[in-house]
Amino acid sequence: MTIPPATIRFSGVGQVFRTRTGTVEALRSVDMSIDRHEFVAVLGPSGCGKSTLLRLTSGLLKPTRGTVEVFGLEITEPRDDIGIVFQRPTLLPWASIEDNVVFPVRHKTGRVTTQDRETARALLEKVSLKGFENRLPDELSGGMQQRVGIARALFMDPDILLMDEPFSALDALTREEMGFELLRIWEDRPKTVMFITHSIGEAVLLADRVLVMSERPGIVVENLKIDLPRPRNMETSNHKLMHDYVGHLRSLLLKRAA
Ligand SMILES: Nc1ncnc2c1ncn2[C@@H]1O[C@H](COP(=O)(O)OP(=O)(O)OP(=O)(O)O)[C@@H](O)[C@H]1O
Repeated sequence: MTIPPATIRFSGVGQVFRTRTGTVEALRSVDMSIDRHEFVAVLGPSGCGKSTLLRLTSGLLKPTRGTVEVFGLEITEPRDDIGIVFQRPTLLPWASIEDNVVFPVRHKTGRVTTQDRETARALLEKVSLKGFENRLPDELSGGMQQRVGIARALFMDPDILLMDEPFSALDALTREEMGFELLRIWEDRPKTVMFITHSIGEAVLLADRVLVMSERPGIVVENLKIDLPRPRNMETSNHKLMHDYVGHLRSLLLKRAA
């Protein structure tokens, strides 16, 4: 039996940024892989290189050292089959919410079909924005705009979904609901997910595996498989293992911060 290649693979990846005053070593030597359709959450202190990890995977950034492979090929430029949700949604301010969601297809093919518009409306409904299709981004709250960004990232039904603290602008309840909605979408249309978060509970609740990064320069210091049953829901928060995982990760992060 041949083993299928990992969807995402980092081998000895280092990233050094040049700044006006010198250099910043964001990542030291990252070795990690994410399997096809696996949901991996990444935790780590602020500034440890989590967003850098995501930008390297997206092909928006080239590593200073080592290689980043996607589907077995070194990534050198952005790909259509990767959807990205950034910390801030960066919507087109003059375009309606629906036009923002269909933007990827307009950008790619220059035209938008009736089917595309239906897909966009269904996605907007999934992220609880039904009725806001014709509004402008400025008319929506920050959290609502972030949900538009999520719908836009899902629009092309990408194989890989990269999410950089996608729910940080949402209130606690919406955040939890969006997490479960994301899991439903992921279970319905499986995808390989790299999910960056500062919330230990969110990482454990959503992911198959949690990677913990050290303080800068970042390396992976923990690789924790989460054996909570799926589908996950509100009940999962009360699962005994949930407390064990959260406790373990919390003490790891606290110990490293001390
Ligand atoms: N383009 C850049 N030029 C210079 N330095 C950069 C650049 N991008 C990131 N850095 C630096 O690299 C380090 C890692 O940044 P990164 O955004 O990856 O961290 P992070 O873990 O995502 O942080 P946070 O959790 O606060 O969002 C930081 O010190 C940051 O200042």
